[in-house]
Amino acid sequence: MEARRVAPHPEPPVALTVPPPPGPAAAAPVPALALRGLWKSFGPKVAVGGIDLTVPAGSFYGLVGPNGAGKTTTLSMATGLLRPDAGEVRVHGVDLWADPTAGKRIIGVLPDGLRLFDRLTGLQLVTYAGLLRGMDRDMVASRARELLAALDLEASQDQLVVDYSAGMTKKVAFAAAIIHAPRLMVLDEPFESVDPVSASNIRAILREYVGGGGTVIVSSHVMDLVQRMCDHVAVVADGHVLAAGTVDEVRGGRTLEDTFVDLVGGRRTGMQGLEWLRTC
Ligand SMILES: Nc1ncnc2c1ncn2[C@@H]1O[C@H](COP(=O)(O)OP(=O)(O)OP(=O)(O)O)[C@@H](O)[C@H]1O
Repeated sequence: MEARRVAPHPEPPVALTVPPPPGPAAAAPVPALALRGLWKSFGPKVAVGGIDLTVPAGSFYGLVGPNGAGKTTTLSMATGLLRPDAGEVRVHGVDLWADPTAGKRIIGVLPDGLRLFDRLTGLQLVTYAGLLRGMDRDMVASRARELLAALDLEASQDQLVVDYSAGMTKKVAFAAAIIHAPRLMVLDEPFESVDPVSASNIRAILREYVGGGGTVIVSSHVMDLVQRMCDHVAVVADGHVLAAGTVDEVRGGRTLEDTFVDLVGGRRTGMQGLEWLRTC
């Protein structure tokens, strides 16, 4: 298990030292995603302080951490949405920030804080996403239809996305992210606002996608869901990886939630300091 506590660095390293690749005899499989020394500051705030993470190809990888841990910042840098101050992102071996076009071609991303072309209808948005990926028009039409049906959006496919509920918006964004059958799906809080039946349908799609050779990285605050759904997990806090490995390795025989609380801390007892809330 790759489990460790990392002392925060005051500033990013000047030059990233990447270990030399192993020789042909020791050639390891190329991971779906490899983050090395990833760093991002916003003014004086170090949001991500030198994250290293290896996501094996074919894994269902959970990323968990408390509010403000740096999950969204990490995933944004890992998917080409936010330029790192330092560090390297490799997607199936492609250096994402050296060749963003090649890297992004392999990725499907459901970002946090969705900014969609919401004056399009659901069908238009998913179609647009497919055409933008250079797909054949007939294939886009059939996949868009199938995805919207699978996500229970068929009846509202001609409605403007701006008029969708939060959960419907999440689902249509998911469809737009997956239509080109990427090798790596990166989903930031995909189940937030999504009803239980649709969430279960999305999980079933993702399980089959992983079964068919795809890789999923998903951030979530729902430990029970991550424990059941993912085979790997990384716990991040304060811009650092505290523990990473298979879910069984990280939780070590306990629930993931108990392990998470032990690693991250911060649990308070009841109304401690808020006794004024007692009404009788
Ligand atoms: N654009 C920004 N400008 C300034 N600070 C930022 C910006 N984006 C993120 N941060 C800060 O970086 C830190 C990490 O934020 P991030 O959104 O990555 O956390 P998170 O783990 O995704 O949190 P949550 O679980 O609450 O969504 C936070 O302290 C946040 O305030």
